[in-house]
Amino acid sequence: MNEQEKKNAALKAVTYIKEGQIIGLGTGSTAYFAIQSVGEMVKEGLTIKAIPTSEETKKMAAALAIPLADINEVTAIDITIDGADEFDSKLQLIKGGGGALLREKIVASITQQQIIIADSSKQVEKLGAFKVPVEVIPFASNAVARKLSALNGRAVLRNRNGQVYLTDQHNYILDVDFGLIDDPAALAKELDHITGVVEHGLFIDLASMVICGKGNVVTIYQR
Ligand SMILES: O=C(CO)[C@H](O)[C@H](O)COP(=O)(O)O
Repeated sequence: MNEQEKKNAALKAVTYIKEGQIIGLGTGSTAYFAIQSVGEMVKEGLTIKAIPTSEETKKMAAALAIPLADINEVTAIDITIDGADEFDSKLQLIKGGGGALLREKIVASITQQQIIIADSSKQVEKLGAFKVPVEVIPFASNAVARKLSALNGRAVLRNRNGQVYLTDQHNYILDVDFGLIDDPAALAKELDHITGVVEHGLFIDLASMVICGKGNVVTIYQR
């Protein structure tokens, strides 16, 4: 992973923001650079309202004095800038490495222009080298793991510092190895139908654009 590539992608993404818009703020080390930059733009007089995708991002936005909006009080979000763990040529994504996939997907689902920012390590031919994060209700975690195994997915319960990792919604995450995925859209549909799965990290038809840093260049992929 390359910090300068992430920063270059983030700095390009923020140029799409316009005065008065509602902006979704992603989570993770690439989104960090975009949030930082939005903070500077606000300081210089830009008037926007932001909807953070995690508690971590909310704290960062508050520290930068970025005005926040309540997602329940907006009908749509103009632009969201978020990272990804992998993206392919159809702009299908794996997200959730940072554990924020549920709020990220909710925000993406009501966003008009979803801009994904990435360094070049995130670009893949086939999704799946990165394990697919699946957020589950704790009560259902073993039952869901068995269902995933029937789909040839090897699920490992996410831990952090020796404790079971808890999401912002106090759910668990199963990191699931499906191998390289031939048809991410079909797999996403299967995951959508498992009882006990709250959400999963396959983002299909949600990204409008991926801005990818590679060396000193940024490349824009659009649908
Ligand atoms: O989905 C995410 C968090 O839930 C992140 O966007 C994803 O994990 C990429 O993170 P980073 O920019 O730190 O590589």
